[in-house]
Amino acid sequence: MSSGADSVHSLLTLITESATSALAQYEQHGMSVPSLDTIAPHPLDLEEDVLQLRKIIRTLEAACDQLCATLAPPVTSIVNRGQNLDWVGLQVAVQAKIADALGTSPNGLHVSSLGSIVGIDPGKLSRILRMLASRHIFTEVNDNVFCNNRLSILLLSKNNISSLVHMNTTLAPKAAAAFHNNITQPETRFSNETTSSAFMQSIRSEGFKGSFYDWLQVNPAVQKEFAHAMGGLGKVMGSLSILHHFPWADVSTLCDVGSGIGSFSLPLAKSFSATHITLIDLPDIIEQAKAHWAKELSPNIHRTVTFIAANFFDSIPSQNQDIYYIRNIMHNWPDADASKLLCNIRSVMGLHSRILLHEYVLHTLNPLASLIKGREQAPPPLLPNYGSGVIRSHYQDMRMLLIHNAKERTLDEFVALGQSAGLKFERFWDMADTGVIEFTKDVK
Ligand SMILES: C[S@@+](CC[C@H](N)C(=O)[O-])C[C@H]1O[C@@H](n2cnc3c(N)ncnc32)[C@H](O)[C@@H]1O
Repeated sequence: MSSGADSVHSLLTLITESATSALAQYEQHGMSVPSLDTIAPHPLDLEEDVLQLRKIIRTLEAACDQLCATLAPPVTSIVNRGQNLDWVGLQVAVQAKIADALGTSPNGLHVSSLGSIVGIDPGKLSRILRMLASRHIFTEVNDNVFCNNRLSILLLSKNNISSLVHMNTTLAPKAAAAFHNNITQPETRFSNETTSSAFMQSIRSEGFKGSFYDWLQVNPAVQKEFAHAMGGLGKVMGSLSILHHFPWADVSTLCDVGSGIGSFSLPLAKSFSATHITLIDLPDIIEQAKAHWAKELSPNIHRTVTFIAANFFDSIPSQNQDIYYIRNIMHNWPDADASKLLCNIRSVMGLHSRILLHEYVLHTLNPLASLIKGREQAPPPLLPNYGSGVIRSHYQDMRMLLIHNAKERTLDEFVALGQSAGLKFERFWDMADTGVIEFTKDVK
């Protein structure tokens, strides 16, 4: 085993190498990396294919966090993790539309003016913003004067990232209060029912029974924001990178199962105009999808898109497609439901059809685990799963447990799930933050 000092030197090398490679990525896209005080996006921020940068940042985030955990007094590291209240400040920032109120002025606003616009006491507002600014969200340009910066500008209410932040800072914290009770009480601790999640338990006093998606249907405002947030989640996961790595030009027909408003299939439609696309989702969402496509897709792109309102647990009314694409769906459902959905798809697949599951894919920390074909191995001394470089996937796994009683899965778990539905694993695509798992129909 190497000493702590050896690890520190190896981590410093990884940090220098990955930071230098990240700088080069920005420069290759037309200009140097912007300072944190800049609000105009860099061209790389708007790129769909961010795979190379994501792989570099996976190493950088892992190495920086491991370096601090190695060198800082353990008491400060553990308390930093236990007392993190970034989410509280972000919840206020989004709900009060602070980024909108600050706008683009580099001079910023004093909290007394800002407080009267957003309806918050200036003294309290100043402390909230100073905590966030200490994490590089907003800049304090003068005492009690704040302006937007490279991170806070993403909280503008028109940006779907702000909807995602709002969902993440409201739903999971509500469930968190009921979590320990949920995983220890006899009625719920062994339950795999999505209706028994900590979130559903937390709202039972409101008299509601059902799943999270049933609850959304009776809360149309949240449902609408949730659909908007899914576009933000796609950006966070960098999942449009797959548009540049999978051979889409060979795909004539694609069914986006549980499409949402089409945060994946609309960009696909813009790049591959010959592909016929079918969207399947619940009725309200399909209506939102129709409106979204009408607004976003230029009328001179002549194509046929089919919108189908259906419950994917009843049937998949779209046969023989080249690709059944399923993004961020499996993680919402416990194994029995996820397997049923895959069985429904299998029953309409042709022999040439493929399923692409696009999700976060978890990895254990076992250093002896066999290398998965298609997955890059973390360089030592990083944790075998890239540690903090993949922490978003573990946070999302916890959110799935809290809200849906469901989970993100390892590749082995996905392969087993596919086999339970009569599918054959073909390939794993390592997309840095996410992975794509390709299946065909097993006809053995
Ligand atoms: C987490 S969102 C993912 C949306 C989209 N695939 C994306 O990546 O942006 C899950 C989607 O599954 C849909 N959904 C949930 N239950 C469904 C059901 N029983 N039948 C069809 N769609 C369903 C929801 O309405 C929602 O749009």
